[in-house]
Amino acid sequence: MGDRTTVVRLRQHVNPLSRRFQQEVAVPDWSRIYAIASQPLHLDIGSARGTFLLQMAALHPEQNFLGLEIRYPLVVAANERRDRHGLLNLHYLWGNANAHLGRLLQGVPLQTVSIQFPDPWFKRRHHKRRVVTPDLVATLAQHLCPGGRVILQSDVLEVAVAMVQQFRAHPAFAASPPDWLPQSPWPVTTEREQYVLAQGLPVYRWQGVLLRP
Ligand SMILES: C[S@@+](CC[C@H](N)C(=O)[O-])C[C@H]1O[C@@H](n2cnc3c(N)ncnc32)[C@H](O)[C@@H]1O
Repeated sequence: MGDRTTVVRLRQHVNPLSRRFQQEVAVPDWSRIYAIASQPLHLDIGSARGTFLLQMAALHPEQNFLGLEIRYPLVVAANERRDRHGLLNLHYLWGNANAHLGRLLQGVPLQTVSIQFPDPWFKRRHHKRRVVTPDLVATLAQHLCPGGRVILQSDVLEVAVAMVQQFRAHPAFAASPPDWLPQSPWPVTTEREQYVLAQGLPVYRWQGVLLRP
């Protein structure tokens, strides 16, 4: 989707465990956010500049899209860009997936979740900063609709395997199909995915389905 993107300077990684990312967030009034708040929701965790959701929202007016992003300046710029495109089924929200998700998802018709190319936090002592944790998986199991899907993508095998293990360890999720997806389930690519594919590097993709809440 070609348009000018606001240049935003910011830190490459932030620590989601730091105290300033634990403060409470206000839950939006979704009926004021989306034109049709009852539409099925796709949540993208770590939406960054939001290009993936911008394109998805334009292609699927019958769904609502929510990007959750911990770096505030990216959220502001993404919503400005959304407004320039006049999309009424798309919103970007500042928040920490590891602190705010349960509260934000109360009563929301959550159908699909994507977690794509999350920060890898390679050092062992930093693994606890990775976004996919047992708590996050349990929160998604609690709030996804039956049959709801989670799509994981990473170019780092170790990170992809660790994410998949967390979802496999939860009895409510089943892998569908059992192995890595041969290709992306989406008609558009994320920004990180474009970079990885341009380098000729592999992408590890997995889909989980919620069997029961
Ligand atoms: C490597 S980027 C990938 C961005 C995008 N998904 C893509 O594929 O191009 C990971 C994003 O997740 C965000 N992030 C990291 N931890 C988060 C958390 N706990 N809650 C929400 N966003 C988070 C980062 O700020 C960053 O924008």
